[in-house]
Amino acid sequence: MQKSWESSIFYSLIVERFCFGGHDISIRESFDSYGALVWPGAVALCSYLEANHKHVSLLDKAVLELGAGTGLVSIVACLMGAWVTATDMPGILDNLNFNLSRNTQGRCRYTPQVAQLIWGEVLDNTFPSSIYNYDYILCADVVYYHHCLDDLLFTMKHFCKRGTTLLWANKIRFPSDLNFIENFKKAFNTTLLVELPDEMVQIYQATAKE
Ligand SMILES: C[S@@+](CC[C@H](N)C(=O)[O-])C[C@H]1O[C@@H](n2cnc3c(N)ncnc32)[C@H](O)[C@@H]1O
Repeated sequence: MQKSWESSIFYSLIVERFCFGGHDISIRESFDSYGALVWPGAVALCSYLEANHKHVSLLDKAVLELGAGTGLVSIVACLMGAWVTATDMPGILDNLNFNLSRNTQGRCRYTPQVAQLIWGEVLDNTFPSSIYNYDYILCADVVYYHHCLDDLLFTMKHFCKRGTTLLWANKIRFPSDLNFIENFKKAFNTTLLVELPDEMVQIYQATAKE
């Protein structure tokens, strides 16, 4: 019997294409969460890494990405020769894993890892500093309208120890973003690396205060 009408819930999937460092990258996106879309900070950070690959060499470096979303930044870091761990909240990890696998398999020195990391949550148990040390922490558009900014800064401080460089790219959208920047500057030694006034995107480098 033919059904006249059947309700269905579906998320439309889109594929976005990028090229960084001569590598074609395809990213599966969807509209069901913030983490399923590529944000401007990610594109800006990838462009920065591509343009500055001699100055910021990720070859054989241990890299952690916070709030990796679709994984574009982690993929570019991986294609640049880094050993990457891409992290996010549980609901984001399947698509993140999918994008990382499809873009890095057979193209990278190291297989990227995907891990759950909720900012501020039990980091001393899940990522103890005595074991987990990273050369670079990468963050793109992790500051927007949400209530986890204190947890985010706590997490950045947990990982950005002596010898670690944190690169944070963000589109400035809300007054709370400016508060976060002030707290970020108090917490770390910071340098504004890039400012794109038209896009309202900034990229900061941060290192631990002695
Ligand atoms: C605006 S999206 C940016 C995604 C990606 N970095 C980009 O620029 O395309 C913010 C990301 O932060 C993640 N996020 C938000 N709150 C979080 C939290 N409390 N702990 C861990 N990740 C979180 C979201 O799941 C999402 O993937």
